Amino acid sequence: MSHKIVNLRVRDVRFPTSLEQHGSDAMHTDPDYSAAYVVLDTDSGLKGFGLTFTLGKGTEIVLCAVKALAGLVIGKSLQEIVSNFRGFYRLLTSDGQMRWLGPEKGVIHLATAAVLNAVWDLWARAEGKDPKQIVSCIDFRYITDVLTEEEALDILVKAQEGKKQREDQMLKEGYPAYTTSCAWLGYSDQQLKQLCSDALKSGWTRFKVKVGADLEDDIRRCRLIRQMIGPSSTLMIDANQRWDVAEAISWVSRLAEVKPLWIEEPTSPDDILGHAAISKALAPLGIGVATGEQCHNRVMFKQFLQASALQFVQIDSCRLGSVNENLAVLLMAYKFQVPVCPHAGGVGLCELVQHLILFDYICVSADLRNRMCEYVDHLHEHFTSPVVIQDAHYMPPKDPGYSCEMLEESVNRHEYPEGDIWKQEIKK
Ligand SMILES: C[C@H](O)[C@@H](O)[C@@H](O)[C@H](O)C(=O)O
Ligand SMILES: [Mg+2]
Repeated sequence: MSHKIVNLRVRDVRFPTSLEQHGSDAMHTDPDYSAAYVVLDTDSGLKGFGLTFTLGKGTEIVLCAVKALAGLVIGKSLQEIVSNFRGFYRLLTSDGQMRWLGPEKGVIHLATAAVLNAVWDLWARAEGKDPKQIVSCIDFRYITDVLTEEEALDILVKAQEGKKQREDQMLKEGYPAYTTSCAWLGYSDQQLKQLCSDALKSGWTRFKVKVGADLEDDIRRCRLIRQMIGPSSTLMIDANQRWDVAEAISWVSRLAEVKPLWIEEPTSPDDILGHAAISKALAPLGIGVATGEQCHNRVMFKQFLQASALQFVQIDSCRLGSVNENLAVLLMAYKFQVPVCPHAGGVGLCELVQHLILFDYICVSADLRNRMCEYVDHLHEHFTSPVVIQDAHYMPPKDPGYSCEMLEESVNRHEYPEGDIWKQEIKK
């Protein structure tokens, strides 16, 4: 069956998470976790669901960008798309006029992610894939100096060995996760302690703390958490781009006593050489640099890897151009032997990225050392196939698709501005 795409709908769905400071960090003090939510209708009745993540205001701009791309999608059949997925990716990212809006970055790339996530969802519901098909989805333009199509295929073919055992292992044990839910910047010490003790009881051993607004506060909060989780648990810190390069080095050096595994987004996400300098300065303290949630495309990741500017690759399911571009980054990270620890949380990011990290383990890296996937405990109840966490591990999703579908009732209630939730908020 060809599954011709006959319609594309996009909706502005926002959750008022800022009311309780969920998701707050040193730069984004009042996020309302939101999504530009895409539904593809086909003539066979099969639907594809996709999204990209935003923080509230401006989601309407992403909607406009999705609508601008819609003409390139409507009328195509799924078969036509996946038989030349690389070509289709390029059609979306390299339109002779719209390319000017990026290229492959910013709002237009978020829109590309939302649309392509929906296409992958549709494809995943329809059938399985082999290494050749996987490679044929990747646009190697701009990265052949570090990874060619032949090398990529070679990596995937080699990783076929042991694939079945790894699949069984994942079905049994799940993929290791860490939690960011305990220590958003806007939470009080009291709340932080309570959440941390609850998390320990549920089996969490890896924790991320927001830092970067006030050094003395950071020292106090990080000591508090380290004391609660003990010396053998893992602690990560995240500054969300707050510092200049020298400031990052001195600030993080002051936090070295709590033994963080990584400092995440210490400075501007575009400053590759700055990250390299920070990596070099912090290496003797045993602290790595992690970044990626705002790394806008494969070209940036390539340079971060070439410059040894990061020690943990944080892919993002909605920032890069969907699975297509994430595959390129997973394979480059493998080539440079840098572990991938995806960014998740937001709304729907855990649902999506679990597929990518399971693919990384089963089909690419075959390695769990220094690897874990972020988890945040919000908004899963709005999805038709929410993530399943057991003993601090992601259990592999069993329903077909890319797990992007939201409950119709949730979308209706949270659609901005006419959903019930926002009508009430606006009246206040
Ligand atoms: C605004 C958001 O909640 C961010 O703070 C969040 O994505 C964060 O950087 C993370 O790593 O989870
Ligand atoms: Mg972060």
